[in-house]
Amino acid sequence: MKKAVLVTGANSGIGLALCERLLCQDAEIQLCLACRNMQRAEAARTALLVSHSDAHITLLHLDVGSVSSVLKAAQEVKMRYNRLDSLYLNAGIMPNPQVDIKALLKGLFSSKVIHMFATAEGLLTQHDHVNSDGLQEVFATNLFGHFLLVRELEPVLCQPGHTSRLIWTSSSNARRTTFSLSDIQHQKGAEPYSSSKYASDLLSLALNRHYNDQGLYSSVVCPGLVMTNLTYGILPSFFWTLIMPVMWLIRVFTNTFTLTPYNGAEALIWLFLQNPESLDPRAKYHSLTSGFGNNYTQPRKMDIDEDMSEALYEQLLELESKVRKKVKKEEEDPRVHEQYLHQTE
Ligand SMILES: NC(=O)C1=CN([C@@H]2O[C@H](COP(=O)(O)OP(=O)(O)OC[C@H]3O[C@@H](n4cnc5c(N)ncnc54)[C@H](OP(=O)(O)O)[C@@H]3O)[C@@H](O)[C@H]2O)C=CC1
Ligand SMILES: CC(C)=CCC[C@@H](C)[C@H]1CC[C@H]2C3=C(CC[C@]12C)[C@@]1(C)CCC(=O)C[C@@H]1CC3
Repeated sequence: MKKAVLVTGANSGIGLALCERLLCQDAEIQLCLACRNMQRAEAARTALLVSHSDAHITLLHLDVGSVSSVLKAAQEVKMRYNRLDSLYLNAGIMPNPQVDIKALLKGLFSSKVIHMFATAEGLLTQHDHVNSDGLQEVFATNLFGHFLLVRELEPVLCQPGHTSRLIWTSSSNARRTTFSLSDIQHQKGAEPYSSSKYASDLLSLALNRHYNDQGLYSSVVCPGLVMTNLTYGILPSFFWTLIMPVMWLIRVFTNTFTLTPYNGAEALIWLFLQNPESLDPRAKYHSLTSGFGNNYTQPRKMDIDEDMSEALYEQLLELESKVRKKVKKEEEDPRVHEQYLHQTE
């Protein structure tokens, strides 16, 4: 039976490299690229077909930051597939990032320098905003849209007698102190990216608790620091090229500077090859690259607890029920959405 695999954010960076590597691993898979921009999705499909001309690759329009788009895309997936074997929750954003140069210089001369390069702790802030659904954009894209997608795809992910897997692209930047159960969307702070990634770590644990008995298993991955559109949004590409020798040197000490999307996809591919039942729900699987350029995957315990993950899960269910009610009202009377937008302005 051919495996069906769906990847969100598949048109560039780690998502695209993952698709390439999945096809090298199993040329028979039915691969679905779920992207918000169909031109970029088509370009990615064309690029993949150059090296895998017989591959079965379809496109799906999905803006994971929009509730209506997620619901529509999920309907389409349920029409196309009886079963999904793997769902990669990879799409992610880091809008308007700011590097704290002072903290970077100070960190360079401290004993925590390696930790700083591996996690970016204390170095990065972002400016987030409210989207057209009235949700914080980073939360909506990196976490909530994916949660809603999983919930909607339950019938194709939870098939009797089969196991399916969810694989979240999390980050080493995920930090407990940036996340709060009283502000899960991170409306108040300046580190929405870290908060959303920490929330995905918590959510993965909760999903395992609620869905393992239905054959659905969830894991989280950290791809390391990878040169992609996301990192080119932090510093310009010419700067990264300029400091590449320094980064190769840093890689010798941390192994977390995977640097290329191919290397960053290592743990995502490794998980694809494992029996999901054998995986540790409390581990984050890290893509690592040694100083000699060898790739490997290493599980590391996450700083998460059951109570917090359950509390987040309950809040997400509540929010899901609210947005579903709103969508239903809007379907009945489109003016509700306009009124709603005026209220959130
Ligand atoms: N690069 C790094 O160092 C690290 C990255 N990560 C994570 O890896 C994942 C992939 O990012 P990366 O490859 O680096 O960066 P890219 O920007 O190259 O890839 C992000 C992908 O997500 C897509 N995307 C963004 N917003 C949406 C949306 N609303 N709906 C659908 N698709 C969307 C982008 O589409 P589009 O082209 O249309 O923008 C793009 O395909 C992210 O979750 C990121 O947080 C984690 C740790 C480190
Ligand atoms: C000399 C040198 C390498 C300078 C770059 C300093 C910083 C811009 C980087 C140091 C650690 C990096 C990092 C990320 C972004 C760029 C840095 C802050 C991420 C936050 C990118 C997205 C992630 O999910 C995790 C990364 C951790 C490390």
